[in-house]
Amino acid sequence: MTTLAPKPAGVDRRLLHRARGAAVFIGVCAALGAARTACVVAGAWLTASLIAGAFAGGRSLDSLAPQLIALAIVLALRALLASVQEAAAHRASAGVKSGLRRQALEQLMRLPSGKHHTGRTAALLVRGIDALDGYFARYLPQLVLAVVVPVGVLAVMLIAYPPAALIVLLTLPLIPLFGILIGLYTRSRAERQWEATSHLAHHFADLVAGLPTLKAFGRAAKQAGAIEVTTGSYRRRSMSLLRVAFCSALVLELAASLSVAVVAVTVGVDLVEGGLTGEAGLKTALLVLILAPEAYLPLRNVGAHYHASAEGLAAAEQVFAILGDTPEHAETASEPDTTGTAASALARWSGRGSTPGPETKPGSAAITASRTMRTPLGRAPTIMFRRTVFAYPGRQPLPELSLTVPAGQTTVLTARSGAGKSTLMAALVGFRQPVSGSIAFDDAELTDLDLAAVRRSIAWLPQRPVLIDGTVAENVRLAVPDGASDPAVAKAIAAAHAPAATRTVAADGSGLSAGEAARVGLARFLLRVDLLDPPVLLLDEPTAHLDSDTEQAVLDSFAPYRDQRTVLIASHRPAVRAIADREVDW
Ligand SMILES: Nc1ncnc2c1ncn2[C@@H]1O[C@H](COP(=O)(O)OP(=O)(O)OP(=O)(O)O)[C@@H](O)[C@H]1O
Repeated sequence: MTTLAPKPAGVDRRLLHRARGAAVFIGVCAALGAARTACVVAGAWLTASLIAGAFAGGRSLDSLAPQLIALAIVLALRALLASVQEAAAHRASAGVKSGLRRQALEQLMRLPSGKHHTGRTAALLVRGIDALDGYFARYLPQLVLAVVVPVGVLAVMLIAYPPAALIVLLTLPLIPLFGILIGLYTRSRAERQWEATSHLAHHFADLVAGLPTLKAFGRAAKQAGAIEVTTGSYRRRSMSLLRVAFCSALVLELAASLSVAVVAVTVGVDLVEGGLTGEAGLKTALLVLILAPEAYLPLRNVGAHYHASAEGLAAAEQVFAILGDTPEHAETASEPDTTGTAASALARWSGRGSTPGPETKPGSAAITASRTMRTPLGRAPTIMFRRTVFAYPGRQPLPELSLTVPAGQTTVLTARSGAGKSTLMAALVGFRQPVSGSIAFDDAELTDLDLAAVRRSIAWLPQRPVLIDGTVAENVRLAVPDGASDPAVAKAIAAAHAPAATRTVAADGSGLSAGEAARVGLARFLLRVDLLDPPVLLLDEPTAHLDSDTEQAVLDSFAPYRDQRTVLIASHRPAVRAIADREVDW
């Protein structure tokens, strides 16, 4: 877990840099802040003249009517500006949050699977990024107001009554000073709070995933105790953070109130001693008394909103950690991802078995996306593993392997179970990296290639294709990020002998037999191959759950797709071995 804490105050440049539109938003806040300051001053001046005119000047209500109307307009304008600022803040916040989510998701798609905990990452991208609302919608606008309002108010006070301006000038820094001290104190607490949140999310995700197993072994009820401990720790940390937030508000409130009291005493003494006399004197005294709290208010609010933003900033640090993560040679990417959105990336990789291809096959009208990305792989490249060694944490490394998969041929891997066949395939799409040795497509090392483009050039049918809640057709359609036509989906389903397009499927595979689920994965794979024409096909146990008749039918359907492509299949099945140009064992 990253141990970065949010800064005690200020503008996070990386957030602004990542968030297009945030700079415009700060500009809008500054303009609105200036307008609000003008309203504050005008409101105070009108209120002071109304009261002084009525009490010291003895004016009638009729003669004060224009000022009363002006005050009502100023107050309405002030409320309007506040709501415009609120709306702008929420709009900017929504834009920033969706931008960060998209960038983080796109980055996660590039990283090897399993690098980040699912539960923690889900909490980070949903709840964590949502917490940035406190920063963008509350803290940042207040920060701008905290600069603009005191300057404007002080300038007016300096003209109206310099002694009060001097007192405010001297006491004003106390508020940020206390704020910073409290911020330093809460810094680690905010981080611990976020840690507790993500731990809780991780725990729940783990528990829900393992619930069927726990129930099968009669251990589900025992988990209540563990949940109680985790939620108890979360509750304690939340309460502790809230306590600090309340105490800090109290301290800031106290400092501001004492400062205003000093101003009030000074003005009062001057009124009594005759320094301020008549209607003009009362007006000045009232103006100063009304304005003084306004100078402190935005600074106090900054302190209060800092706590609301701290959790979001702690989460943002972790998002930056993900964005700063170096995916396997992703930094070598030289071309933009033409599929663009995280949604399409998700769709692409949730159907992992079917990596997009480089370009549209001529006549494939079903494809709607523009695929301008050239493939870095030649047509049907030769694949070479050169003295590669793979290792999983806490396990003995797999034996060193040198292997050539000839171009345009079908190679069947028949090595024993656990020898590393699936690992080899995952490595070709960058989900695993060798600890030593190298992988090459023709003359190009995988580490020198644009990984996103490599993935587009490979179609991969994994051993256990990922399913989503929905119909068979929806599951198959995931193969193509921007959608495929109904006839294209129907053709792939028929070729894979998959269940009817309208059958419903659950993400855990329930609703389908293991063989049916495997054929849905195969249909997805074939759709991708059919529409996107990738030169490399990887199939991991494609017929594992099929009876021999269905297996033969599927292999017959697959035969035309093997032509002119480099095909790598992991299987021990005789029918699959029968289609091999070459078998490899180790
Ligand atoms: N995520 C993982 N964490 C730890 N060890 C793993 C992980 N994935 C695979 N392994 C181990 O790596 C070795 C190779 O696994 P892999 O799945 O690549 O073998 P395989 O040849 O495809 O096996 P099978 O034919 O049974 O599918 C095995 O010993 C396996 O237990």
